[in-house]
Amino acid sequence: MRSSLLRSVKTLARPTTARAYSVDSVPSRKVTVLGAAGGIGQPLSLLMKLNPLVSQLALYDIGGTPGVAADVSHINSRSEVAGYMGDDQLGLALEGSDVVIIPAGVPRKPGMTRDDLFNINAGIVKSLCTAIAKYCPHAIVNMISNPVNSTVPIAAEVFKKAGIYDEKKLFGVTTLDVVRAKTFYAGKANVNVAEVNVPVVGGHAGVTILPLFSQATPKANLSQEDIQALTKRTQDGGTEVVEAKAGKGSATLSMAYAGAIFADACLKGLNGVPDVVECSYVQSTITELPFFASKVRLGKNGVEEVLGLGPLSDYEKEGLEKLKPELKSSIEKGIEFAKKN
Ligand SMILES: NC(=O)c1ccc[n+]([C@@H]2O[C@H](COP(=O)([O-])OP(=O)(O)OC[C@H]3O[C@@H](n4cnc5c(N)ncnc54)[C@H](O)[C@@H]3O)[C@@H](O)[C@H]2O)c1
Ligand SMILES: O=C(O)C[C@H](O)C(=O)O
Repeated sequence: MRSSLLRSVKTLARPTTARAYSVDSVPSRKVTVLGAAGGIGQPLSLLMKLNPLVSQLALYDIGGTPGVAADVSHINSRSEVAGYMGDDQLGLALEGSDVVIIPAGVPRKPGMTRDDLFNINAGIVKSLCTAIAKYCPHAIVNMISNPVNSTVPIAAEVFKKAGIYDEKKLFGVTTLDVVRAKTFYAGKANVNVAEVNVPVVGGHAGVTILPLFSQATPKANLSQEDIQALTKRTQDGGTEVVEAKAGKGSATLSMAYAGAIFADACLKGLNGVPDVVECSYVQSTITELPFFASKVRLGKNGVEEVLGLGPLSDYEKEGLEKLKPELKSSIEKGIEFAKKN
């Protein structure tokens, strides 16, 4: 899937006309990015403009989108781009959308947890999801805004209240955890990173991020010490970037890459491509928690199948039990917020 995105990028990077591929065989798909002028939003908008599965790209933010849209629109790829700014244009940005990607909200600064963003981002996510329920109730939603462990349950509650909740269409984007786990594993195991697969389950914050290195391929004989160090680095990947950026935000470029991969997988699923599997934080029954990240098969209606955890090592079983209380309380916090507000 990553290689197909890279293939798409390479194809579109050639100085060709927009007719270099057959648009007739690819369905029309509208993608909306909410928070498109931000640190993630801008590179993500660029990557979605390069995706030949997109026919209409709507870029929405509270400010700055006319410039981003004008800039991105000059790229000679398939989609038509439009910028929308401010509350009164949100409906237009969303109408007819097949996939809505939400990287809107504030990022962390050093010393903060993702949960410290709750007070500001919960309200932003709630109001954007209220608009989604009104203007594109059947769209697939890719939630990037943190804390994902709580913002996805908030979105679910907003959609329930509006009477349009479809658990198959709501996704917390945890692809960056998978991207990191693959990179770190390849480095340690000295294998070709392009061939690496590592499922990451649980949630998207600290210990709730549980990479399953026992299932990583290609297999490598790593020591338990190496596995523990890789697990910790994956769990702390976001903090590593926050500290390196020293007050200037969190991961934006790697997140845009990860967000583009996940949106591409959703579009492929919608278009009927078989066997599209990605890890994502979704409504789930594979543990006792109502939301959980695991491998998910994507299809024409969004989630086609939530896949199980597979065999876990003792270390992973321990990690799974450890993450449950924190994930449970983040889910409850989100649900409570949405019910009260
Ligand atoms: N899921 C993940 O793996 C992951 C990874 C990285 C960052 N994030 C999260 O993504 C979010 C965005 O990060 P960023 O670095 O792009 O931040 P940023 O501050 O650079 O950009 C956020 C954008 O959201 C916009 N915005 C604010 N309120 C809005 C509203 N009501 N409607 C539309 N747009 C609105 C802002 O104007 C800004 O352009 C943060 O919450 C961050 O923690 C998640
Ligand atoms: O770490 C953050 O705050 C941003 C994001 O969740 C990440 O994993 O990079």
